[in-house]
Amino acid sequence: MGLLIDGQWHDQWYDTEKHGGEFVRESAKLRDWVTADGAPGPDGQPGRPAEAGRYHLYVSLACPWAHRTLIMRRLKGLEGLIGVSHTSPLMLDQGWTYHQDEGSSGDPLNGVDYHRELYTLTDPHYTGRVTVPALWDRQDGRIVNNESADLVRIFNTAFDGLTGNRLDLYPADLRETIDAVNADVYDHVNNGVYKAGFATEQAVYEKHVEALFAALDRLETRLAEWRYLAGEWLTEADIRLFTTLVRFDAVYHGHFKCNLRRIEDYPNLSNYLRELYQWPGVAETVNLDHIQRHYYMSHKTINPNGIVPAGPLLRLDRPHDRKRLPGRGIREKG
Ligand SMILES: N[C@@H](CCC(=O)N[C@@H](CS)C(=O)NCC(=O)O)C(=O)O
Repeated sequence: MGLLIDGQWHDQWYDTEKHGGEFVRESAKLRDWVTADGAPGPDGQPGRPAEAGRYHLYVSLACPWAHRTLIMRRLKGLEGLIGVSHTSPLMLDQGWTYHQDEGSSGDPLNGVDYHRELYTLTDPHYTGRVTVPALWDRQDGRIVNNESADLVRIFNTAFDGLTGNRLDLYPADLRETIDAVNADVYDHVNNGVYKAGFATEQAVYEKHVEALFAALDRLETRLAEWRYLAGEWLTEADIRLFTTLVRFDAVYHGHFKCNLRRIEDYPNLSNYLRELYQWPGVAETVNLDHIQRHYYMSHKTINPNGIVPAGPLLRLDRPHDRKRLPGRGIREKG
């Protein structure tokens, strides 16, 4: 894996030494927005208009951040409007690739072999990490946005006029709650597993594992009372937690050494995970083969021989008990 510096590829692992053994995630850099009419985004970001067939989503099926956008695309009925290409699960010295012999869909749109080419097509002098997901604008021939949190919000709204889909995963009156849960979940769970797994100092690893399990314990308590993270309505907060939970026992527990408990050991979290997995359309976005092969085969510093474990057997289609709590599904816009 590596990064681009002034448009040139450098094969480099994360530099934890410079941060005392800590993995520090770089912020996404391409943050333009898509809106119904091309007006600016919610914080004044430059906007582009929503049009059928204009945008294309580049993802890895292994990546929890990209997975958020795939679920939103499905729930919001965007499949006919926004195409998808997925990388090979392996992210090695050349970064993400579109090698079909390794399990990628290939890239019929731009015909690139390497994901980094989409970044240098966007900016020949691009400097930064080359990440998925990335939303591509076919008209301007560039990446519009490479931040999954933004793409979740864009998909929630921008294309409603074209699809007629009124589902609202970020309802105005729940935003304060959603933002607060998201902040905790991002820091300690979504990114927390990486901070533990990529730590190169014992004390740093221990600090992040403890913070991760303290957060999971808090979530377990919350989900004893509430069907979903923001209460009776399923929101983006649930999608954002789900993509980490569904990888947890299969990958983070072993590969990232997040092994104080499994999700399976938490009654509420495990039932909640199964409810979300069984939500119409969601299971089809989960590819545990890509997930396990990606982590165990790509991170040679952690697992040098690239052996992929045989288990665990997750059986996410087992019944769940969440119907005991009041739930109203996904809100419709008024
Ligand atoms: N902030 C980004 C993070 C995306 C991200 O880190 N994706 C990982 C895959 S799970 C990646 O592409 N990493 C490549 C790298 O860091 O070089 C988002 O949420 O969209």
